[in-house]
Amino acid sequence: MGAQTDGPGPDGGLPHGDGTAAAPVTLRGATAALGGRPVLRGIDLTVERGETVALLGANGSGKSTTIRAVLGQVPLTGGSLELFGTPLARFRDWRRIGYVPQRSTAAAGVPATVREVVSAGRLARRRFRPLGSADKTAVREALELVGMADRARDPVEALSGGQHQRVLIARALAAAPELLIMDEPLAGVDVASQEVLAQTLRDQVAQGTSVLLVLHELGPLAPLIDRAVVLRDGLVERVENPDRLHDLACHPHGSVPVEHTGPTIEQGLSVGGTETKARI
Ligand SMILES: Nc1ncnc2c1ncn2[C@@H]1O[C@H](COP(=O)(O)OP(=O)(O)OP(=O)(O)O)[C@@H](O)[C@H]1O
Repeated sequence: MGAQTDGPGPDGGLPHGDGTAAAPVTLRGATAALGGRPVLRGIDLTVERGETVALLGANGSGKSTTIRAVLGQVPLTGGSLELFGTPLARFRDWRRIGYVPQRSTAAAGVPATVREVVSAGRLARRRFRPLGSADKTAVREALELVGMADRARDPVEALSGGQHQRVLIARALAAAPELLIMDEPLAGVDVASQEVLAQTLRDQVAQGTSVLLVLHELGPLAPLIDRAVVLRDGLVERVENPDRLHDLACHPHGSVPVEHTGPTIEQGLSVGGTETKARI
């Protein structure tokens, strides 16, 4: 778990944290339906301050719907959601939250440059006033963090899928959020860039940022994860603790101690009890 800070944010701007211990996310008994079908059937999920929580599970288990519910994009039909201790209906401080959507939902042909897309991450902080020098610095630093500074003037349409993903991550980082929510941030990102992302996230967490992310593969993010919540068919199937994650991170090639006979974290991909992915 990263350090919890109440000091100034990384940009020297708003303090990270409000001095209280309110968890960034408290979802209790959440139910939701899409297309008339129940998709979330009673999800409990908490992200404490400074914590990094991974949501795992098979295709269609409800991971994206859960984070969209946390963002208020999918209405709950039951249960409750609090963000930073405030019920969703009264929560207004969305600039405290950064969101990296699934790549496929964000790659629509927007005629904007890389810098413009990343600058959009600062606009909510500015209440849509023109960006100041601190904003421009934050945008430049975010682009440098994801290794895209040299592409700042390029149209996003000219980027590869993985590069596009890195720009979306930079957009979220530029806002210096207290809670960073990412839906499959590693999708389409090459191994070297995954390492860069892991280091970037490590730095964010060390500054007190909380992280909730959907993953199919833990990859280089494994050592950062405090808790993995495995969903299955709209319910929490199990929660993996840090010791288990440590084993996986230390024995990535199958030498996990034999007493771990249950499904592996990566088998958040298991379907109907049938393992679809070998133990790594
Ligand atoms: N707009 C929609 N209308 C109807 N059903 C939907 C809609 N979006 C998602 N669903 C259904 O909700 C269920 C959960 O979908 P969700 O996208 O949350 O799964 P996921 O765990 O994120 O999957 P994946 O790993 O494939 O991204 C699936 O059965 C899906 O078909």
